[in-house]
Amino acid sequence: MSTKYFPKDFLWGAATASYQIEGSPLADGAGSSIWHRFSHTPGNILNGDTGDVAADHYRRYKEDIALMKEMGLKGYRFSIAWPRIYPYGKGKINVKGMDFYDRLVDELLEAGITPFITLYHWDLPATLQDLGGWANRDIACWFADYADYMFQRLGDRVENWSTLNEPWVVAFVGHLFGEHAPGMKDIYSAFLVTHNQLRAHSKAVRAFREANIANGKIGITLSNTSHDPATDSMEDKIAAKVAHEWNNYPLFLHPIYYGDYPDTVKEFLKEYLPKNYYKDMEEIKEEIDFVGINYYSGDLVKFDPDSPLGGKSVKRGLPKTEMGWEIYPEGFYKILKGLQDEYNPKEVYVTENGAAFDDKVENGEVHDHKRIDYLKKHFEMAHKAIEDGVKLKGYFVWSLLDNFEWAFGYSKRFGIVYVDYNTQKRIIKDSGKWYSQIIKNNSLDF
Ligand SMILES: CO[C@H](O)c1c[n+]2c([nH]1)[C@H](O)[C@@H](O)[C@H](O)[C@H]2CO
Repeated sequence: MSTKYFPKDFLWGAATASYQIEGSPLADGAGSSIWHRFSHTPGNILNGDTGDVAADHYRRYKEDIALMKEMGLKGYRFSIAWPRIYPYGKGKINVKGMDFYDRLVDELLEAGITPFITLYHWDLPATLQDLGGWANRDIACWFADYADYMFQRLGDRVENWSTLNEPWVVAFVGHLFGEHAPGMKDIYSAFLVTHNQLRAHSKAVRAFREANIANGKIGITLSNTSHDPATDSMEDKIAAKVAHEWNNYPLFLHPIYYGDYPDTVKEFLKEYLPKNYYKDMEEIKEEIDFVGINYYSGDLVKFDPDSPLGGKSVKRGLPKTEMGWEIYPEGFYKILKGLQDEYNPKEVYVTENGAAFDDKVENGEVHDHKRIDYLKKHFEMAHKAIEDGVKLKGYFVWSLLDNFEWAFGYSKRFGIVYVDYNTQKRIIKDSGKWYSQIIKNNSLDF
C-alpha cells in the first residue's frame, strides 16, 4: 500500500445541474424550459417524474452549501437555468432569477468554495425551441447574449466557466434518439444542432474574452465513453475509431482546435453535415482555456456493416452500475491520456465522473461501498494520468445530491449525499464521508 498525492491546489469538487436539483422551475418569474415541457408530456419520463420539486435546491441552497462545506469540498460545479435569467430566452431579464444565482455564488464564496459555472446544461428556454431551438442558426447570438450577460453579472466573482454541457447528448439523444428534450428523431437536425452548438460556444468564448474577467478561464464540457476495438481486426479498429471521433471529445475539439470535423466524421457522416458547414469553421476555431471531461464507462466496438457508423457496441461482461454501464476505470485513463495526446489542452478538468447504485438508508446511514470502490478505482486512473502528463487540475464527482436523472426520473441515485424525496432530508453517504478524507489529505492510498 502506498500513498499517492495529487497536485497542490487540485480542485476537488462535486457537480450538479439546474433542472436536476433546483425544483421550482417557474418560480419568481422564470420561464418554461424544454425539460419542463418534456417532463410534463406523458410517457417521456419513468414514473411520470418531473423536475417540479427535484431536490428543492432553489429553496435549500444554503443548507446544501453547508453540506459542501462540512464535506470540505473545494469546488462546486453547477449550471445556470437560462429561463430563470431570460424567461423568453432573450430580451426581458428576470431580476429575481438573477438574484438567486447572485446569492448562490456569494454563499459559495463565503463558504470558501470555488464556483465552476456551466452556462447550459440542457434546460433551453421553451420559447427558443418554438423558434427552432439549437437547429436555428440564430441561437449562436441568443446564447452568446445570454452568456455575455452572465459574464457581466458574475464575472467579478466567478473565474471558471464552461459554455455547454455535453453537446453530443443535446444533439443526438435530444434530436436523433428522441429520449431527451426536445424529443426529436432526425439525424440532419442532430448534426445541425451539433454545428450550431459549436458556433454558439465559440461566439460565447469571444464574448468572454471581451468581458476581460480577471483570471478567467472558459472551456467546454464533453461526454465520453471509452471505445476499444472488440478484436485486433482492422475492421474493428476502424469501427472503434469512428465511434470515438463521433461520440467523444474529437467531434467538438477537432473543430475548436483545428477548424474542421474529424476525418472519420467527414468520411462516414458527411451527408448529414449542414450544407456549407465549412464556411463556419474559421469562426468555430477559437482557443479555449480548458477541456471538461465527463466519463462514466467504456465498451467494445465491433464492425457492423448494417450500422451507419459501421460498428456496434459490445459489452465486456464487467460489473455494471444501476444504469447498466460497465465499470471500466482503465477507460478513464485512456480518455484523459488520449485527450492530452490528441489536442494538448492547456488544462483539463474531470467535470463529471460517478455511478448510480441501489442506495438504501439503514439506521440513518447509507453504506454505499460500491460507489466508494468505483470512485477509488477512477481516482487511481486519474492519478496515473497526471503522472503521465495529463494537465488535470480538478475533479467533480457526479453528483453532490441524488437528483432527477432525466428520462429515468428519480429512479437512479448518483449522489454522495442521499436525498429523501418525501421529506427532502439529506444524508451524507459513506462515499461522501470517504471523499471528504481524500480531499482533506489530497491523496489516495493504493
Ligand atoms: C455516458 O454518460 C454521460 O456522459 C452522462 C452521464 N450524466 C451526464 N452525462 C449528464 O451530464 C448528467 O446531467 C447526468 O445526470 C449524468 C448521469 O447520467
